[in-house]
Parts: sequence; structure tokens; C-alpha cells
Amino acid sequence: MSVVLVVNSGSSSLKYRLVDVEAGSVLASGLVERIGAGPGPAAHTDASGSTIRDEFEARDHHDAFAWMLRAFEAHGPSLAEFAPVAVGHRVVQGGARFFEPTVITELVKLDIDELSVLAPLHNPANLAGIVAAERAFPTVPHVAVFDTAFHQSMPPAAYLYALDREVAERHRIRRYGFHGTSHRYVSRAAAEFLGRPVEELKQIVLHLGNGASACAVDGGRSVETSMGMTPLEGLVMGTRTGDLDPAVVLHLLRRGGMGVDDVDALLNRRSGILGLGGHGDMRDLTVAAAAGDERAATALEVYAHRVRAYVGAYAAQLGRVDAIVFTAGVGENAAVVRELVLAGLEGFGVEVDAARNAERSRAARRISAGSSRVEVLVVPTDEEFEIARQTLEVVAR
Ligand SMILES: Nc1ncnc2c1ncn2[C@@H]1O[C@H](COP(=O)(O)OP(=O)(O)O)[C@@H](O)[C@H]1O
Ligand SMILES: CC(=O)OP(=O)(O)O
Ligand SMILES: [Mg+2]
Repeated sequence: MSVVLVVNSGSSSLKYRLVDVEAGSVLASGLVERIGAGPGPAAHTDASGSTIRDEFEARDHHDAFAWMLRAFEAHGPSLAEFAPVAVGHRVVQGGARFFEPTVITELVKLDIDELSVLAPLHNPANLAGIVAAERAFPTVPHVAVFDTAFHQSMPPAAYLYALDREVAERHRIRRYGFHGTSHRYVSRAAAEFLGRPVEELKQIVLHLGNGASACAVDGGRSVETSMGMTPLEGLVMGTRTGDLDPAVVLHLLRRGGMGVDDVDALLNRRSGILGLGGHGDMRDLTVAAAAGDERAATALEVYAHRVRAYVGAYAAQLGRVDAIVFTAGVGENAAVVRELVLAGLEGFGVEVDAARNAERSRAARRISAGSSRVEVLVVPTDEEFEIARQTLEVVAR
């Protein structure tokens, strides 16, 4: 059997999936939300797709795991019959320390904890999930799969900030990049869809979810990405600014009557399409824009303008573009966002087929016209499956 449990612990949620990697099938999946913040929704779906919903108060990740185990017991599948041979964990920040999926030891946990200074919103939650999962599944190996790992192939020209070298090195300030598991999976899936070896393709992958990042993938390797030392840099996101003149921060601290934590909350939680257009969820923003809400329409323009700027930059860095690939919640579903991003790129060999772009589908598909020099694809990401696959690979070694 090749059953792996995948755990994605966010600051306030636990997402899990039980995967049979060899069969390529999902045996169960679920979600516990609002951890540590009072009663919240929890849901568990079995292999047949039938879902049970609950309202549950998880004080911490241990409680959330306990809920998950009860859900398996009550609704199946049986964890005795489909016992995971390993547990794979999403860990967001691996710094320059982790290049590959890694079996979790006490030392690895110390490193993940220590890297929290470079991802204060993500790594502490990832670690809490690991500790809880180890307690729930004490006899199998646990593996950390890092968001940063895929981007370790970036050259110094792409990952260095033009900052005083001594200061940057002392504080490990450089661009690490995130969503690597998704960029890796999607760039390979796109090559498969095109029936071409990934080694010969130059791709621009646009992971547009709540968090969003662009990645230039040359021959299957990340050569540049838009997120930086933390997942705040780059594209406009649900609640994050993306690129910003750093002097804005200084100005707010000096003149805006704000403290460090206020500015942190402003940039990470109250900005992006939420701050600009009044909606942090792209579904709501596009509906509002279509209904004539000017602020929402402007936010959409800013969002698309930024993505287009990165497409142009990465086209220049790659020297040639074979494929532009959209993925994640917004990239897979929001036809209007794709249309705005791609508008006016005909001079660069990008021709969109409007009907194909408007089609709704869950499968990988082409949205460019037959005559387009650049292939434009929509490829659903599957970070959980990729984490399961990498976890099994490490365990089998
Ligand atoms: N049909 C849709 N139209 C527009 N946006 C969508 C649609 N479905 C999902 N989204 C958007 O995708 C985003 C969430 O993406 P997702 O990849 O699930 O994020 P994350 O994994 O970071 O939580 C939200 O902004 C959501 O509104
Ligand atoms: C790294 C990151 O931004 O992750 P998410 O998109 O899940 O917030
Ligand atoms: Mg995501």
C-alpha cells in the first residue's frame, strides 16, 4: 500500500488528506477551522465524496487532530485498513537550510522553529501541526515538504536583494520564494498536458490563490519567483499588498502614528484586493465589479496590471516563453481575471480563445487560440498530492 496522510496546518486551520499515491486516489479529506478562536466549522469527506459537517471548538492543533481521528472512526475509511505509511507536512519556510523533503527529527523541528523568524505567520502553525500529528501517529515517519525547496535553484542574481551584503547575510535576508510545491507540480503537469519534456520548456506559472506568486520555470527548474524573504512580496493578494516601496513602511512608522504590529497587520491582513476593493475573496470582488462597484473594478485592474508586469519581466528573463500557466483558486476559476491579465499581449505571441477561456472545467486545458505562439493553459494545482508523492519517495529511500 502507498497510503500517505497529508497535513497542511495553517495558523487557524487544519487541512488533511489521505491519499493512495500509487492508485492516484483520494481516500478522505477534511478541514477544521477557527482553531484557538472558539467554535468553528469542521468537515470530513470520504472516498465516495460524502461529507459530514460539524461545529467544533478546537483549542489547538491537538484538538483538531482528535476531531479528525473521530471523523475517520465514525465515517471511514478505516485507518486500520488504510493505515498511512507516512505523514507528509507542508512547511512554508525552509530557509536556505532545506533543499528537499526531509524526514522530521527533533533536530529538524528545532530548525523549523528557528526559521519562524523568517515566516512568523506560517512556521509556528506548521510546527504545531507536526507535534500534534506525531502524537496521533507515533509509529510512522513524518516528512516535511517545504514551500521554498523548489526555488533553491534560483541564481544569486534572482535571489539577492541589493542590500548591504553584511547586513543581509547576518540576518539571512534574501528572496526564498514560496508555493514551490505548487509551481513544481503545475509546471510538470503542464508539460505532460503539452506532451513535451519539461526540460525543454520555458514556462511562466501564475499561482493565483489567496496568496499569489509568479514563477519563471526554465527546463523544470525555478529561476525566479515573485515572493521574497516572506510571502508578502510580489503580486497583489487577497489581503496582502505584494510589492510596495519599503519607504512606505518607514513613513507609516514615522508619520502615520502606527507601531510595527499595526503596519504588519496592515500589509498582511488589511491590504490587497480587500484593502483596495473592499473584498478579500476574488469571487466577491468580481461580482461587485460586474455590478458597477468602481472601487472593486479598480482593484481588479491593479491586480491584473501587477500580474502582467511579472509576465513581461519573466518573459525577458527567460528569453522565450513556451507556456503561461494559470493555477490555484483564482487562476483556475476566474475567467475575467485571466482575460484582464492577458489583454494586450498579442504582440508577445499570446492569443486567447475567449470561448475556451470562459469554459468551466476542473481539468487541465488550453485557453489559447490554435494560432497562438505561446500556449496558455489552466492547470489545476494539487499541493496535497505532490506532498504525498514526495513524502512516499523519501520514505521509500
Ligand atoms: N469561481 C471563482 N471565481 C473567482 N474566484 C474564485 C473562484 N473560486 C475560487 N476563487 C478564489 O480563489 C481564492 C482562493 O484560492 P485558493 O487557491 O483556494 O487559496 P488558498 O489555498 O491560498 O486558501 C479566493 O480568492 C477565491 O475567491
Ligand atoms: C506561502 C503562502 O502564501 O501560502 P498561502 O497562499 O497558503 O497563504
Ligand atoms: Mg494555497
